[in-house]
Amino acid sequence: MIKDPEIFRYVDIPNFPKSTVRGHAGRLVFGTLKGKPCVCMQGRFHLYEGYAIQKITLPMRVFKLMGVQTMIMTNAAGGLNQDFKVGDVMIIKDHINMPGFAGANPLCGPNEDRFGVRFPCMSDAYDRELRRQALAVGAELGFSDFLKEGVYCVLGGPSFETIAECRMLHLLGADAVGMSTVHEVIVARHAGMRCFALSLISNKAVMDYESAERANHEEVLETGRQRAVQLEKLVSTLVGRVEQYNNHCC
Ligand SMILES: O=P(O)(O)O[C@H]1O[C@H](CO)[C@@H](O)[C@H]1O
Ligand SMILES: Nc1nc2[nH]cnc2c(=O)[nH]1
Repeated sequence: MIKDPEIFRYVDIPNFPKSTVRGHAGRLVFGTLKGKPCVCMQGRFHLYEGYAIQKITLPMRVFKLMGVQTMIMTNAAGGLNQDFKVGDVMIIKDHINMPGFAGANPLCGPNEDRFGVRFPCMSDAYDRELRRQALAVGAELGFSDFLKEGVYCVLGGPSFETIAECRMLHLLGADAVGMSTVHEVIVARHAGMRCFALSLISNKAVMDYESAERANHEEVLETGRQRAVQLEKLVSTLVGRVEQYNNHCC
């Protein structure tokens, strides 16, 4: 997907966290995509790996200092919306930062004024124009049947949710639940980077006490493999259309 790649292993980058999750390769890949200079993370960091929340989001600030303007994120998530099917791709239009309700926000601590303001706005976290373009690209590629929009809720993990928790999150307005992305978005938006994010619905959240289904990481990885080609096509076509962007968060 990336042309002329130059690859750096996280373990070789001073102070960079290390990937510990199966399926997360732990490499930064620099190169071009559709002629645009890009850096890709092959593997991200999560609260459940035991990292401080500021460490999880350190790459966002590194990218900002490198001149990155637009962040495109993907994740795997459990589907809470009863209209979603396994394999659907949800464009994230908003998030619920559940750990944030208990004070776990990556911007806690002294504000880094060189990146952004003390109290950044989050009502525009997921760029409206990129979402519109992604829906248009999805329609052109014939992906409309499985392309959805919705609200992503982050939890700390690593245990998957109980049935009661899934029911509660659904009632609160979440369409999908996962363990990533939101902290990165908060730090990227604080620094004025434009954000776009996709959730691959890798499993259905279990909402029924009679159900025999069980969330598991193997299903998550397998759904990822099955949709990989289409996700690559969607993201690369979108990147080809992204315009230069120089917003600074208010
Ligand atoms: O959000 P990503 O890292 O895509 O992966 C999701 O899938 C893993 C659980 O199977 C968790 O890491 C969860 O956050
Ligand atoms: N929390 C959570 N994260 C996931 N990542 C992939 N599927 C799920 C899920 O069902 N719940």
